[in-house]
Amino acid sequence: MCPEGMMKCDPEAPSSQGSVESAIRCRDVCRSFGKLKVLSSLNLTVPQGRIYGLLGPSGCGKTTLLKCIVGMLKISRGHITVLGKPPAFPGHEVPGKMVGFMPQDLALYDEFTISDTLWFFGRIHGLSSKDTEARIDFLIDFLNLPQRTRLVRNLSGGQRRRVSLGAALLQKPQLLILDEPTVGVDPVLRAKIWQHLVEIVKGGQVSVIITTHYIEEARQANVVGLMRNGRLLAEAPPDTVMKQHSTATLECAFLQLCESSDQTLSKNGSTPDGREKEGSQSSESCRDESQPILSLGSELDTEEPKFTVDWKVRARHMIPKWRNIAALMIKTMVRMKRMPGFLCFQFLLPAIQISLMCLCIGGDPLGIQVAVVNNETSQSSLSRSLLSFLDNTSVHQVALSHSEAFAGIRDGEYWGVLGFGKNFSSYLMKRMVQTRVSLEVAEGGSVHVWQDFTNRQIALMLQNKLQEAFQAFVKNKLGSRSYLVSLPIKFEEPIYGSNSTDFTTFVTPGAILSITFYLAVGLTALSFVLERKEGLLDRCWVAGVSSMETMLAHLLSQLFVISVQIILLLLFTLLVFKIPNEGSLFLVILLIVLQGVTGISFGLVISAAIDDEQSANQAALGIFYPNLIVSGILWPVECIPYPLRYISLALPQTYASEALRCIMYRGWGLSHMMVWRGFVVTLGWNTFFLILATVILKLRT
Ligand SMILES: Nc1ncnc2c1ncn2[C@@H]1O[C@H](COP(=O)(O)OP(=O)(O)OP(=O)(O)O)[C@@H](O)[C@H]1O
Repeated sequence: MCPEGMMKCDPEAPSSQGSVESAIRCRDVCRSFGKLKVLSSLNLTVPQGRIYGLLGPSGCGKTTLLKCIVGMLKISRGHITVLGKPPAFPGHEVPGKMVGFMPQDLALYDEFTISDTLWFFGRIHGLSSKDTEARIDFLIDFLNLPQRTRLVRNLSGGQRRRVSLGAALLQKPQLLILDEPTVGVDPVLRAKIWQHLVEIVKGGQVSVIITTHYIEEARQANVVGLMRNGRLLAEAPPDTVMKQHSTATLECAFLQLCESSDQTLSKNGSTPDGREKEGSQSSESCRDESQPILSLGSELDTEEPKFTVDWKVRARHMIPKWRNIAALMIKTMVRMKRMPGFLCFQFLLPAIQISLMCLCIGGDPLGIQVAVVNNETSQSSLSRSLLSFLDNTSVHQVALSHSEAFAGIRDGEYWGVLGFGKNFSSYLMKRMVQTRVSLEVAEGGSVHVWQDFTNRQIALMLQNKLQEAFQAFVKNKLGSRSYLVSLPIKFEEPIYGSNSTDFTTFVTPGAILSITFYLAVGLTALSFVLERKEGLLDRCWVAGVSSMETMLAHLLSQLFVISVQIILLLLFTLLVFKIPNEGSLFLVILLIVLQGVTGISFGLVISAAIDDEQSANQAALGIFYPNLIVSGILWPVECIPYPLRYISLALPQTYASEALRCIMYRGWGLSHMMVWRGFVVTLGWNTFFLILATVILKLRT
């Protein structure tokens, strides 16, 4: 029978497993982290409608056991049933609505108000607006919470703890799991929390398991389990434990139990701290020690119950729930709303980055100092005329003597020296009108240039400016006959692009993709790593949100951010900096969005594999520069030597940048291999990253 006002009972729950009287049954449970065995053949029974105080010193494995009970961690041996079925069993609402979980770290969103927090969990549990409002009113009164509009970050430690408890109680769960709710709490509040718990279980419909290492406070529990080194030393009502050991306090009884346990362990040859390394104990001895010295009943039915599941239920269980995705997306939007400055920064950052790139990279250097040694004195000389065609904004001419000019270039004051012989004008005229001239005339009629080539860009710019000046000079002097002194190579109008195409034009498509990709990587990795560190991901998971739903919700919210970023990015690129786009704007946007999604997927891989934000940042930064350099974004991929070129071509942005250049500058569509290849590679990486993130998450459970 379902208790009134509680969750609906699952009609598919097996009736023969004897779980009616026990809310939780753990039998022969083992769990290790690497070689450290944290839970050793542990047996525990939480009776229905009772408070179970799980006691034990720090590090004895209480949190690990609770995580196993809610299905957050898999057990390596034994079996657990929670409210009739194993945790995370398809179709079972543990994790989910049946269980209220208050983790040890408070796991609350700082930017939320009390009301936002409770609404968030209400949405996840599928409560109607009316029910949620009613529960919020009740909990604010019941837990003596401050005004519902107060931000969590402005609450005191005790108030936060009560909000966290409220979030666990919100949906009237059948099972309440509280991990050290009283740690760091003043005695008055501690007494209040216990008083609340006693009230909650009064009807016999709600069961509570609460961990604490303040042993004495658990005298208010109906049953206590005394845990040490991953084992349960005793499980009985507090009075029975004390009576059995003839002690006045639970603490003394616990000490006696520890001593007896140590004696048993030393007989069996275990390590002094009582923990065993994985595989160091035979299953026989493991089973012996698993029997608590004092237990609720003599019959510990260790036989594993069998559960079957209909494929339809399994399929329904696998399909992401829109309700959870919507709740998570609303959560992200509320958080964004509470951080408008950060949101604007997020939106504008790509546009700022691309603007800086267009302003600072690829343009002509300005005001380059060049020394001019002119041995012609006449004002009407051709040397002066030629110099007048030199672009004054880029090249600043300084007239000097031969010795001063060379001393200056050696001292780094000038980037070049232009030398004109004293007969430059007459020799140049001869060169231009006569077909056969002597070497002396050719030399004397040339501008001699000495350059500082330590800065290639400036040196090439100077050469380019001199050639442009000479062409303008010749055109001015010879008019239609200027072709006589031109090179016998004629550059016609380019098929694609224009003669004035600069380096900025080459870099921009790759830079757009790289900026979008890395911002998505950074934001995703940081948000997930921080949420996991603060216990928020775990808390949502216990509330019934699957990893897949978390990922999808993040993807959809991030897509909104990426869309705004891309609109601003393209507005600046195309309209302000006039980077040409000859192709389909739709394809341009699609490719950038897909690269953003690939960035999100890569961010998920980082956050799945790495636990702290510093290492996640280092991983993202460590990959940023090599990828930027090797992807052919800054310099043509054709310059990369083999076999590094193969690596370059396999990276997510190499073919994608090429595809974007082809769309924007050649106007190509998906029928061209160089375009569709960019899309295929992007989608391939996307899929690979998503699979990798899922596998890592699964392996780490
Ligand atoms: N993810 C993990 N990886 C490796 N070791 C872990 C991990 N989680 C817990 N442990 C180890 O397992 C042991 C039990 O930890 P657990 O958090 O369950 O203890 P606890 O009894 O809840 O302690 P406390 O009362 O201080 O919270 C500790 O030695 C801890 O270092």
